[in-house]
Amino acid sequence: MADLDPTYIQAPEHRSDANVTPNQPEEIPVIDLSRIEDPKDVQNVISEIGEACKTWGFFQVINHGVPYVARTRVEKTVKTFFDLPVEEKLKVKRDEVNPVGYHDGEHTKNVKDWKEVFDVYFKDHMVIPSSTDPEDQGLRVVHNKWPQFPSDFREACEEYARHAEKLALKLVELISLSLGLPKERFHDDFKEQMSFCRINRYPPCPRPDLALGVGHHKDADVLTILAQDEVGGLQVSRRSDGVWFPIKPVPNAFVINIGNCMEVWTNDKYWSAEHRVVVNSTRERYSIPFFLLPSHDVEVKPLEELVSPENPPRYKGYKWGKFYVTRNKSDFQKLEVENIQIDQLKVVIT
Ligand SMILES: O=C(O)CCC(=O)C(=O)O
Ligand SMILES: [Fe+2]
Repeated sequence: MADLDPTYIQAPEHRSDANVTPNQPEEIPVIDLSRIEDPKDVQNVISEIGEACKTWGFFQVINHGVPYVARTRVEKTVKTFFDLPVEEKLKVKRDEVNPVGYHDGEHTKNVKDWKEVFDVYFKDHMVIPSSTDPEDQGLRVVHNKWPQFPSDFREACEEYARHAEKLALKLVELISLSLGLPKERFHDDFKEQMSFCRINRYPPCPRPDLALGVGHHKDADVLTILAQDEVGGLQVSRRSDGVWFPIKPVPNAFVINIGNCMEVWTNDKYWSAEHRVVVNSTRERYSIPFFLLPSHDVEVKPLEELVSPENPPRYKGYKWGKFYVTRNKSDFQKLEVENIQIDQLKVVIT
């Protein structure tokens, strides 16, 4: 049997064969977004989105308005980049000061992921907190790193990110309506959004039984728009019992998942599901998530409209930017403790 570097080995309860029930008929909803143009159907779509956010925290969308050519262009271009020799890729290596670019040693919950990534900020200059020290209120502007080759890498990524952001904000409006709130309810939260795109490449793995492409985690963002290729491997943990379900690749669909911010804003009505990526021994896999992040100064706490004496706030509020930079510290190194998670901000309700 092939050897595996021990830093990749998951604990037995987190390996790909744990807590999986084969041949489950239950499917994560696939929603046709073109139906919102039909005044007779739009309300049904909003209800279906609300239901999916509650029961799964995941759904897929088709006929979403993102041009097929923009998606296929970025998919092709990033593959050309990842096929370069590693010395070339390391020229645009990410570091702790400017956490964008290429990286091949990411950890999720202190176990190394079987993947390489390239991160691109949504805008070429992004305002983020300057340090993880809560006393330090400073901000800094960070910039993208772009490889010289392939020459259209930057243009393809920027074009794709613009489309993904548009879809993400549209979905936030629909989610807002599904909560009985005005569709503009969250508009102000994205004025200086810290959103970014990540390109994930999962190489074939000699021991898919021991390692994972991404270990189990919840996304910290508002919502994620994910383009996955046809290989498959993404799994979601069902809210009701934690059993893992595959998110089957649907051609030209996007997988949408709710992140921590939306879960906190809705006081747990909507669910930010644990998910993970299983790898395989023969095929590489690509995925491109767009993480919709609020502005650094947004206070994330349960919305006043959604709490009441019967449904008191379940979370202490947190300043988005500080939370985010603190949480991401452990992406670069194995820390002695698990990085901060929103559950640590839960209020104990008696
Ligand atoms: O590759 C995937 O399908 C999901 C990746 C993911 O969950 C992440 O990057 O946060
Ligand atoms: Fe994720």
